[in-house]
Amino acid sequence: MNKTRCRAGRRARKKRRKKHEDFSIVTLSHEAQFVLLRRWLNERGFTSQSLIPVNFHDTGRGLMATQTIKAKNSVISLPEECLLTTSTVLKSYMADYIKRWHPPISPLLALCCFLISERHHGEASEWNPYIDILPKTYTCPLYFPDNVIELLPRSLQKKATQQKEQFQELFSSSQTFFHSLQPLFNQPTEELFSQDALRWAWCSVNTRTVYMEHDQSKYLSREKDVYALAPYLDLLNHCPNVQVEAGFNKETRCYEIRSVNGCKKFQQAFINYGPHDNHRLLLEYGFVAPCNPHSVVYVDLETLKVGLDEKDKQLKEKLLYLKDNDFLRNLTFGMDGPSWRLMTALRLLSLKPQQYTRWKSVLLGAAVSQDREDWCIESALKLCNNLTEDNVKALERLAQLKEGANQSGLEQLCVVESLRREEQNILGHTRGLLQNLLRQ
Ligand SMILES: C[S@@+](CC[C@H](N)C(=O)[O-])C[C@H]1O[C@@H](n2cnc3c(N)ncnc32)[C@H](O)[C@@H]1O
Repeated sequence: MNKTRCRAGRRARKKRRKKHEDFSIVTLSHEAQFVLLRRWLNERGFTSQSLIPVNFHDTGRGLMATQTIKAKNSVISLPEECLLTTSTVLKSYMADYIKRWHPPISPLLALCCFLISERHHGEASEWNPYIDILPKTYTCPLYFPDNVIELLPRSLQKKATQQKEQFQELFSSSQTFFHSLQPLFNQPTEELFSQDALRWAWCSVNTRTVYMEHDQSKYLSREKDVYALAPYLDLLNHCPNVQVEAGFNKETRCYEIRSVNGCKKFQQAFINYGPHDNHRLLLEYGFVAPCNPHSVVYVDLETLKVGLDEKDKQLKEKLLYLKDNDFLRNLTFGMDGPSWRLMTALRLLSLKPQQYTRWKSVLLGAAVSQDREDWCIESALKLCNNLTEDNVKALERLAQLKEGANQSGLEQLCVVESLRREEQNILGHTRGLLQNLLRQ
């Protein structure tokens, strides 16, 4: 045997092995759940093998391209028969109960009830191969206990608490409808449609549905009906830097996703859930995207007050003026420093009593004197340092909690930890920029 060729072959094999190890991926297609899902999809006209399920070391379960997807080409095309929408629910055994109910339930609740019921039916359910691959639990704040909610940045804490309250309200107000479904089940509906079950179904719908408009059904409430659960397609993870075109094609009767930039063979095929910052990704989807270009650190009112001059007799009035002009919301730090809104709010807060007449022009973008501008940069630096300290404390507490946590607790803590680390990164950049400005 030719020795050079043999060595070259060994080198190539080693390189190939190394490449595989670097990816640290675990394919899942051979697992019983996925074999059954593929069979189920095949029966409904989806036969493509160009994406396979894989466990990726960084994003968890997702889909890998088995062949290069060229720019503008199809990533996936899922036939209508595979989609689970409110039309599916309104054609099911649950339809009569929904149609009879007044006031009509929302499209979201209809989908949740159907998912809970189908999960309860287990192998007897037509949708079992799909329901079987759905996560058993989620890392969305709806699942977080209070001590984990408290470790979120303040502005996100507020949104997460509101979301929990809205969910609680949905659960309470749905009790009588759940009870009306009793004839369909042997088990009491109180046990079946528990708070845990609704939370699982709600998160399944919220984290996995694709946007698809439907004709409004007269049997459902007026809330927009834009959800479609899309088995297999919903294994695609999000990447903020990827662009796709997605939608239901009325001619092919398929839900189609096209890649704008393409995807290389053996790489994870990503889609884009929208231009969301990390707060939104965590709130709605239970994860954080590293180096997310849309991410910012929010300055809430409590933090803003830290950077202000308490001796300023006009402080209350200034804050009220900012509030009335919608300038106390969306004040942020990004990778490129403080936002225009934050600096504008600070400029107004920097004004001296005799500069009262300039309030309006400053909010419209007028410049202030160099000494006021320096005051603003120093205040921004104070805010940045305060937020950094808050992050350090949260990260220390997270490390303590992680020690005694169980698996699902650990997953929640890790998501919050990655959010806090991403924020530290942004604040570090901002601090550098502000310090440079002060040195000039
Ligand atoms: C539509 S599903 C995608 C498939 C999902 N990973 C699975 O195993 O079923 C959306 C969920 O995937 C996860 N996810 C999506 N993109 C991610 C990413 N870039 N990094 C980590 N998790 C991600 C989040 O848990 C999100 O709620």
